[in-house]
Amino acid sequence: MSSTAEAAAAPATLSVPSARAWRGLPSLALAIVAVLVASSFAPTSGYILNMVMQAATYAIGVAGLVVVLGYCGQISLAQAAFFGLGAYGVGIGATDYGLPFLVALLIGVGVATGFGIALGLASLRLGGHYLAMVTISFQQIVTLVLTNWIGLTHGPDGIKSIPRPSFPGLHLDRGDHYLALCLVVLMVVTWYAWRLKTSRLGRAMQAVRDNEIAASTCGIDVFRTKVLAFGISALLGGLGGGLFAGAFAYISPDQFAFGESIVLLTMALLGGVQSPFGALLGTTLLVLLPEWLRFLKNIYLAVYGAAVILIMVFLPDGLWGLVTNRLRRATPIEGTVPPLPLLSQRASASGEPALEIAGLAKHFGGLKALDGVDLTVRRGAVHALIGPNGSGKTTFINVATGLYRPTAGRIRLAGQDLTAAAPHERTRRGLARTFQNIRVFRGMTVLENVMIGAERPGNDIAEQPAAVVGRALAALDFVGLRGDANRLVGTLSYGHQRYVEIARALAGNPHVLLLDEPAAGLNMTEKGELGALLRRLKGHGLTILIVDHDMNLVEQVADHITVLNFGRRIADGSPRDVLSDPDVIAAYLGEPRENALA
Ligand SMILES: Nc1ncnc2c1ncn2[C@@H]1O[C@H](COP(=O)(O)OP(=O)(O)OP(=O)(O)O)[C@@H](O)[C@H]1O
Repeated sequence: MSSTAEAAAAPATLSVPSARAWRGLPSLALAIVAVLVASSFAPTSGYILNMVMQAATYAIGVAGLVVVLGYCGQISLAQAAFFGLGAYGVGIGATDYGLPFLVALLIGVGVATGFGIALGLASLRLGGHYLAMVTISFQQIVTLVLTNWIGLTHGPDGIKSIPRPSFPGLHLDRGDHYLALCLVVLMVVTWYAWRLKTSRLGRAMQAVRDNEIAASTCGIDVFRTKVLAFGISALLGGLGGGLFAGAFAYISPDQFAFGESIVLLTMALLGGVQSPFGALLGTTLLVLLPEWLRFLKNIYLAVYGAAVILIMVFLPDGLWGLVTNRLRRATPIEGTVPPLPLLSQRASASGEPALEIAGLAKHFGGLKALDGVDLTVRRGAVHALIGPNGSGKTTFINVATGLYRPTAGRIRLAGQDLTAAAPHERTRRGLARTFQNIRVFRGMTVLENVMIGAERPGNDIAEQPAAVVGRALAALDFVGLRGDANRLVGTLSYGHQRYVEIARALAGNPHVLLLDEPAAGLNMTEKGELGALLRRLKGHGLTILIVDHDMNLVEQVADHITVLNFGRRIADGSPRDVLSDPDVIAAYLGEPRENALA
């Protein structure tokens, strides 16, 4: 493992997520010019034009699914409803009320976004299949309203003669010009969704998708992130639907029914729901495939269905995933980012209280997992919390970090009362943790995992994208994993995934670091390396509370030890005093520790 000083000296040479806001803009501009030129050759009306127009508008809606499902992991079976809300916004606004197309589009998109945010709010209490049920219900309600509120929506007859926008100098009433508009919007949306993935918000979404609990303890407001994902997804759905209404001049409720939501979802999954390019590919294929297969006459639908099923079964990342997984291995390492020094706010071992816990209790029904525990971690100290299995150590960390609500007691960090604070708020104030059972973000690279730690709200560099990369690299360097920065974290060994968790916590420059059984599951060599790592951390003056059963490790690093038994504190003091305490020997050690008595 290399030192922090080395990290600062040697620039990293890695393929890193770029922080530049304008990244990809030149390519976007070129693509827009190419599309404008190509669309001048497109037919002004007819079957082919309609098909391309359908693919373009659908793909905008499918990009929304990439955000909510691909990035944030929230199932939505109501994308056609948002698409319909956008379409009816344009249809009703521009036809019945004579509003300019753009105003009607804004209203449709606004209504769709509003309902998307409302659905996101439902995700506060619901997840998994319950959330899926809510989205299906919403979809059915929208279909019912579109069909039965005849006074507003024209009912099953639908809305006819929807005008297209008119701008001076542009003939958007012509099919080829309107197609160019749709394609330009599609490209901007695709670029946005692609950039979103490597932005701070996009990383937060992916962290929520991969592990909500770990995300919250990295300072991510999980609920807000989900609501944003639903809002963005609905916005894109509404935008696609609004342009669809202008494209075909006629809309009816059956075009936005539940079956269409399944079609949109299939498009996203088939192409690759984790990439807007995949969504584009999937949409294009599913619009074109039925046409290509028409020569099969009666059996074409069966062949189409079988093709979709086969692709989904054998390519879980979709067609785009197949391409990018190959590219990931082939991409040469590029880009240079100077790593930042780690732990910029070196703690002085001043001994003042950093984390103060008073009278902490946690009861699970009749079980008192914690029963009035007092514990003070002092600044700059390594404090060990030990005790037999089931004595309440992990519960203590879960209550301290906000994952469990305490039954009684108070928690203060650097003098501030955090007893009622949410987990992400505690992280914001500088409390970091690792988990007994590793919780890394499996869909992301090692570097991205650690960047999420560096982006902890409240961290000094959280708002500076380049510095976030630098800090993450420094943290990886500290744990000896910089060379693995671009690997998917799930491909690392168990021990190295633990180091990624530690690096993620370190990158946030925490005031207090809670380590829950960091040696669990490590082999002897890895335990030796962990001991060296903890000693180096101690050398930096970082304030640490460590829970572990490995007494050799504890003795190497602890300045102070607290012992729990049946949820109660039975000893607290210097290692020498605690490890020779008869109660501790009886309850936990079994025999006196030689080193402690030496
Ligand atoms: N969510 C929960 N619901 C009910 N009981 C729980 C819950 N979490 C922990 N417990 C119980 O609380 C007690 C303390 O568990 P805890 O995991 O905190 O112990 P521990 O000291 O960390 O044990 P170990 O060293 O084995 O990890 C145990 O009896 C456990 O079964």
